[in-house]
Amino acid sequence: MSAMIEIEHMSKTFRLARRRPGLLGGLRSIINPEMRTVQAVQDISLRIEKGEMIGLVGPNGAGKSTSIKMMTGILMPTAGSLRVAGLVPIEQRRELASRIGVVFGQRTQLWWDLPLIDSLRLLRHLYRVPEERHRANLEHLREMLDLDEFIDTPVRQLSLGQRMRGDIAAALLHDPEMLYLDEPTIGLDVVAKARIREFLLHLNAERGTTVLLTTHDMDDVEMLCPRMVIIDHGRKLYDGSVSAIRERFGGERTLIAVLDPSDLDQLARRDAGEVCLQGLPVGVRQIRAEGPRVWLGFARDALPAHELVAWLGGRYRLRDVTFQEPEIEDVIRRIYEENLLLQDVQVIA
Ligand SMILES: Nc1ncnc2c1ncn2[C@@H]1O[C@H](COP(=O)(O)OP(=O)(O)OP(=O)(O)O)[C@@H](O)[C@H]1O
Repeated sequence: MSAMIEIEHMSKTFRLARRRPGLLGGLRSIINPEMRTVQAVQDISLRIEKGEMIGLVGPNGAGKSTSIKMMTGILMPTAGSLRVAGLVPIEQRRELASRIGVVFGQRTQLWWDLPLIDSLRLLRHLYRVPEERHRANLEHLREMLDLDEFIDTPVRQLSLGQRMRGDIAAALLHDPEMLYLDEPTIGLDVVAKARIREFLLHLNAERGTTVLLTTHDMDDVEMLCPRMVIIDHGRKLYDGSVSAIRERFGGERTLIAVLDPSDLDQLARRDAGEVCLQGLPVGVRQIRAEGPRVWLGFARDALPAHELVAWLGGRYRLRDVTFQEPEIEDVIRRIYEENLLLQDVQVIA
C-alpha cells in the first residue's frame, strides 16, 4: 500500500495575547501584551493509506480542525513534518489544491447569491479543470447527489442538506484523490445524513478516493469508517477500528430475555413487583425487568454470550433473546472522561 498522508510528530502551538480586564487593562494589553500559548496539536504521527476512509473524532477544541488545516496547507505546523499525496502542504499549496477536495460543514465555498449550477460552472475556472472532464464529472455528480431538483436555486435558498450536497459536488469537480470533510452531516436530518453517507461510500468504493472526516456523530464513523483516530487536548488517544474500541472499552453488554408469561408466577419479585432472576452466574447482573422482559448486564470477559443463553434456557422457557452492544457514544465519552491514553489501547497504525 502507498501512503496518502504521512504525518510525523506534528504539533501546532498558537500564541495569543492575554487580555487584561477593564479599559486600562485593555490598553496595557496593547502596549505590553502578556502572551500565552495554546497547544492545539501535540506530537501527532499518523499514516493514512490511499483509498482509506478514516474518521477523526474528538471533543470540542481537541485539535481536529487545526490538524485538517495543516493537512490542507492553510496552517503551518510548529513542529514535525507532513506530506499529503507526496507534497508538503504549506510549501506546495497550489499543487496540493488540485489533488484534494475540502468540505467544511459549517461554511460553504459556493456563491451565496448565485444558483448552484453557476457556482459549479465557475469552479471549473478556479480549479482549471479541462472542459470535457468538468462536463463529465458534473453530469456524474448531478446524478449521484440528485442535484437536479435544486440546481437552479440560489444557494442562499437551499436547505442545509441540499447545500451540503452542492458543496460536496463542488469539492469533487476536479477529481481529487483525497477528500477532507469537516463535520459533513452536522445539523442534517436522518434522511439527508443517510444520503450523504451513501454517496461517500460509493465514492470511496468506485473511485478509490481517500476520505478523512471529522465528526461528532458516531453513526458517521460506524457506518463509514473502518478506522478511527480519537484525539483530545491535541494528542492522539486511539487509532484503530470501531469494533476494537468497543471490545476494549465497551464495558457491559446487555442481554434482553423474554420469558414465557406462564413462568412468571413462580419467580421471585422485587419491591417494585419486577420479576427477579436468582442465582445468576458470576459477572451477570439484572438491570431491570418489565413484565416478561428481563435486561441482564454482563461483562464481556465474564462469560460468552452463548453460555448465558444456555444457562437461561436450562432454567426458563425463553420466548426470545436479543443482545444490545454498548452505545459507541458512551464508550467514547468514557475514553475522554478517563483520559485513557494511547499506550493503554490497541493500536493498528
Ligand atoms: N487561530 C487560532 N488561534 C488561537 N487558538 C486557536 C486557533 N485555532 C484553534 N485554536 C485553539 O486550538 C485548540 C484546538 O482547536 P480546533 O479548532 O482544532 O478544535 P476542534 O477539535 O476542531 O474543535 P471543534 O470540534 O469544536 O471544532 C482550541 O483550544 C482552540 O481554541
